[in-house]
Amino acid sequence: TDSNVLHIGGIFPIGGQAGWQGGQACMPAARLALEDVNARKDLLPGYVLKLHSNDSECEPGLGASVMYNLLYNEPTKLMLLAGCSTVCTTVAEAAKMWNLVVLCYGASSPALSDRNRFPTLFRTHPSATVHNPTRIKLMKKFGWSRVAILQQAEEVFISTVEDLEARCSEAAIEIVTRQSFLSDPSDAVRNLRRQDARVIVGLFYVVAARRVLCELYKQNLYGKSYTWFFIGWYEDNWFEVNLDKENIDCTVEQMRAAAEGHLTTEALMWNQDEDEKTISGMTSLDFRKKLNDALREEGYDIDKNRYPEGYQEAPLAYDAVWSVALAFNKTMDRLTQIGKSLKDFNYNNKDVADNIYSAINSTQFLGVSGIVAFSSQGDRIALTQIEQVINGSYVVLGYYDTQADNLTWRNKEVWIGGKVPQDRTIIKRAL
Ligand SMILES: CC1(C)CO[C@@H](CC(=O)O)CN1
Repeated sequence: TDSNVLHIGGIFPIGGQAGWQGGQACMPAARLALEDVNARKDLLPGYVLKLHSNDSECEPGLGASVMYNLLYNEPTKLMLLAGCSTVCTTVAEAAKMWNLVVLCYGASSPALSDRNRFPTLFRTHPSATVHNPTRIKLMKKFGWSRVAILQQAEEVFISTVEDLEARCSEAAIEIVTRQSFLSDPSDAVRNLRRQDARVIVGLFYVVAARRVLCELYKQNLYGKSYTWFFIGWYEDNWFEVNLDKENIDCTVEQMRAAAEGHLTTEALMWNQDEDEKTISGMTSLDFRKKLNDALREEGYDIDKNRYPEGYQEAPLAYDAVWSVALAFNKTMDRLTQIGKSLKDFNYNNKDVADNIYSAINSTQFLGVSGIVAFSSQGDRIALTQIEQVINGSYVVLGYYDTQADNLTWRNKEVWIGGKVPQDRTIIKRAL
């Protein structure tokens, strides 16, 4: 019977070309979590959690129609899982009309950290602004108080830069110039040189990053006198591939020369300690093996590095389902005390909805993506990782815990000129 089934909706970006098709790995990860949660006798005793899902193609319009189909067809859904930033924006803005909590496992847009527009949104994927405290921490560590910004004109980078500017002024770090470009970075790079920018934070998608790197080579804005911060979630060999396909006018050697020494920041999505048992009983390494098996069954040739999109974010989807199960478990106990049940939810009874909201809001557990906890804006609290390209490969330099202001540093950085690059031209006075 349906009386012991708790239903949730899932909107995954699988097909299409727009944005991020991370549902390809995130839906299998969510299904693994459903199996694991339903196998636990101590979780939702007497109930089964069921996921009803469909493909949004990372298109907000299609995502909206998937949501309406989920909500206008029986059975009642108690919560919605969703992927891309664009789809989460649309779904989370509408979901409040159905008193539904929305859990986003693949949305990085800083605009989503807005409780007025998205009162019931939570995300296990950290906001792109999670990089900014780490960038500031490194600027202070190396004594850089004069920096520049080069960004692609995309919403996610525009709002990330706004947050970075605010944090720089709090930290008394001067932003000498902020250059943006749509697709051709050459003028923006020329302006960086004109302003004698030496420490530059670069914010762009990976295709634009290859264009920028080739332009830096051509304009000689790289090497021992420059420090570049790039985003850390591009594939490891991003600066050596697709050069012909994307008409990049530089050789692999030239791209490597320009890339040498740059720093990256990224949010950690896999629990670092591979031996640490998480709430499911698995370590993050166990999860990786289980996910790889599930993906092989779907036909991905993992052993030939043929990974589906969203592999990196799969732990976020797995932990999102655990967040739902733990929240429902907490809510059931509370509702029983007032003679109610989750099965009473009908999109209109706010008392049940408020119970679900406060249960998810107080989530705190160790998942395969690390400690899962949310800020008051529903943002994922996450660690960041710092890397540097040394002899053409990324080396982990350290980790930063923003909440604790704790930088774990491994002293592995290498500076091309043998010393920390300056943030400005130093005029040597003739003695
Ligand atoms: C780190 C990345 C690639 C950032 O974009 C997210 C997708 C989105 O924000 O739409 C997925 N994870």
